[in-house]
Amino acid sequence: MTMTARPRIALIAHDKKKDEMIALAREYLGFLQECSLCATGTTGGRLAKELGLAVERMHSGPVGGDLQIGARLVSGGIDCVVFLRDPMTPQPHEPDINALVRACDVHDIACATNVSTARLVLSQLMRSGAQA
Ligand SMILES: O=C(CO)COP(=O)(O)O
Repeated sequence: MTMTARPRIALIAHDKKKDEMIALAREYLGFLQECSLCATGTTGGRLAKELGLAVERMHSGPVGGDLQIGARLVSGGIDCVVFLRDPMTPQPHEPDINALVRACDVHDIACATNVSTARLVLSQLMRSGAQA
């Protein structure tokens, strides 16, 4: 994982995963306050409203938010993605979701798609920052 002084993290959650995203962000609040955050529209709105996080909001996922984050990632502007996908509910923008996850693999960007992995990735980023 490439580390930057201020990690640039994208946060995305499908509707049934948004409560988990809020709980995860609350767990890492102190760290996330020091990061540069972007998010899809509704996810970002909740993170800002419920936790007071400064987060750049892209469009909502179904209207292109995943693609905006993917484009930024391809340009080198994102260090890590936390994408809590809902594996049980079909999404109208499945191709966009797959494109974002594929872009992470193409560009070797850490992409946590469940809470357990997200904890490992965020903890590692925190430790790296503390050592820098
Ligand atoms: O659909 C999403 C990701 O694919 C998430 O979008 P919202 O955060 O706008 O709900």
